[in-house]
Amino acid sequence: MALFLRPSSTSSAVKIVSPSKSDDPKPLSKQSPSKKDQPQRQCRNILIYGSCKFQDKGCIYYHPPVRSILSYHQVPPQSPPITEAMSSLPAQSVNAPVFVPKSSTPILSAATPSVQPVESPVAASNRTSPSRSNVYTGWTNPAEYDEDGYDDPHGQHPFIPPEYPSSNMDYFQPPSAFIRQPTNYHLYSNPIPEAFTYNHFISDTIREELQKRSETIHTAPAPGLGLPDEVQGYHTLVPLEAIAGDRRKLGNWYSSVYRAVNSSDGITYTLRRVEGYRLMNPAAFGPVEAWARLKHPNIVQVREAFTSQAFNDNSLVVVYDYHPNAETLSNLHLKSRPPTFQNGRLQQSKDSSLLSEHTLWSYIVQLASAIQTVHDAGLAVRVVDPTKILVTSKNRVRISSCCLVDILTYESRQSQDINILQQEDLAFFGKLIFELCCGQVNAMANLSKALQTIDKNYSPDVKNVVMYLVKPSPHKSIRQLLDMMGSRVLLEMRETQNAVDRLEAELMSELENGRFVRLLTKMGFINERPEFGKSHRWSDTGDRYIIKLFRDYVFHQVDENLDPVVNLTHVVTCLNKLDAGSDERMMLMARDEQSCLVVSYKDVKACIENAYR
Ligand SMILES: Nc1ncnc2c1ncn2[C@@H]1O[C@H](COP(=O)(O)OP(=O)(O)OP(=O)(O)O)[C@@H](O)[C@H]1O
Repeated sequence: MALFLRPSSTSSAVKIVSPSKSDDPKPLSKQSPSKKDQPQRQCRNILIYGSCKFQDKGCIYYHPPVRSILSYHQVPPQSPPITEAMSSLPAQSVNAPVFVPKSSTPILSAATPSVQPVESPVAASNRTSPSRSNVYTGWTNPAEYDEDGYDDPHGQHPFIPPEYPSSNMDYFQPPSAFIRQPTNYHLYSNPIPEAFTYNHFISDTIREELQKRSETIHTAPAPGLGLPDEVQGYHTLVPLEAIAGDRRKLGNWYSSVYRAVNSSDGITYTLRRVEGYRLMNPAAFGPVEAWARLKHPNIVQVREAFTSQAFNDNSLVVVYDYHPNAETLSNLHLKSRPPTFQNGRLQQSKDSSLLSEHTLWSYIVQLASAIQTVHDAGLAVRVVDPTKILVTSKNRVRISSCCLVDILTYESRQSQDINILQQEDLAFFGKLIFELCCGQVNAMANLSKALQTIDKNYSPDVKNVVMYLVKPSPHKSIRQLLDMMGSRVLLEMRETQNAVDRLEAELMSELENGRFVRLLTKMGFINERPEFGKSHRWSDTGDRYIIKLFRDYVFHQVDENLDPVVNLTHVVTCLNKLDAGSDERMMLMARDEQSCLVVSYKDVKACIENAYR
């Protein structure tokens, strides 16, 4: 084994070497001291820990002067190669098993050192090909490796493409243009290794959902849309709805929705533009401030509003928070679905597509809570409409487009009583619940049929709520409604808290991953640095050598058939112990199997910290 110098840490690693002939201990009967000699026998604590706590407290064994203690951490930096120094250390004196290579075939498994390798057909076939055989069967033949320690038959770094001659460059320079690749959501979860449980990583569904949102934020705008490059500090405009085709009007105006990035904070927002709007009175922007102050988890946050001629017309633009992949309630629940085959006949799907009562109550409670906050602030929502309510994640609804109608109807609003507008909100809320229960727009056009559907599919509580909302009465209030459905509110609260718990648990598992990535990053920075490739002193000495062997112990073990051990639990356990700096010891084996080191995770942690610094 190549030399290594001591790491500067105060490690308690013990090196165990393969006994050579000259090291062969004399028969115990001759060598073991007689009882009267026992005080001269070297203290094991010195050999294992480098010191003995009981040295001055009556320990009967011999304690050599500090400098002469043979332990790798106490060899001075310029000492001769440790292999020679350690070869004089009798293995039984440290109470550790002598390592004797069991076969001429090298095995990298430190976990199963005593198992005689059984050759698998795969391994046998691998062995016939010299270029394959050295992949997992050890690193005993230096001739098979280049000076950098890489298995590279072409004499190049494995990550340097053939067109880059290795002689011309020290590192591989990545191409300057970065191409964004679509994410494979199941890249590291499918197939799941047997011993691997979900709780090591964030759940697939949440990860996929979040990845999709992130992808959506980064999608580039299609070219040739004729959109302005910049609108009042917002750039990279992307339309959120089809530009061509049928367009519905918002009152007297056409509106369009864009996603855009704010130049000052780099965050993506939603711009709702009302085309052909001429601002007659700047006071029309009065409600913007009140709406921007109002914060509620079920309302899409209003940020600001301005007029702009960037679209080559007079446009009103209101800026909202952006919720990637949001869908409107209308799209999700009220869009007519194509007929499907049922009992051999093409039929319009009906009850199966009805909203479940559980989800319906969740929507009702969330929207009621939002409306209450708006009414308490002395405002009216004015857009309680399925095309303006977004579903931003599972069962999570938010009212969008708030404030817009207030600006557009500024002139007429001056003469309107806010109570009347709030009563209108409640009536529209009732209409929305009717539509959601029946799964169709304008369900109230046929009231008796709509009530029949509710009677048939939902509990009487739903009917009570919906009738309260649609019956004209000047004394209705959202507070009364919330009182009516108190138990449903409590249920929703329970569900919300459960969801928070679930997300916290997911966050915890990601927290673990963050620690692992930090550890692995440090090890990646240290192990096999190309600039030190020609110097064996880098990775074959001191701290770095232990880190290299630890890396093999964690990742490169092979089983008795010489197949790689791909056990994520082993990796996670080792990394956890490493991060915690556990005192537990493990046996690290040199790649040539001629020597082993017994070190604790604490030692390896110190080595990593030292080498990283
Ligand atoms: N704040 C937002 N965050 C993310 N997406 C949004 C936001 N506001 C609107 N959208 C998306 O923009 C699209 C268009 O919104 P819009 O309000 O125009 O809905 P619509 O169903 O097309 O209604 P209308 O027919 O009245 O225009 C919707 O699909 C919605 O998902």
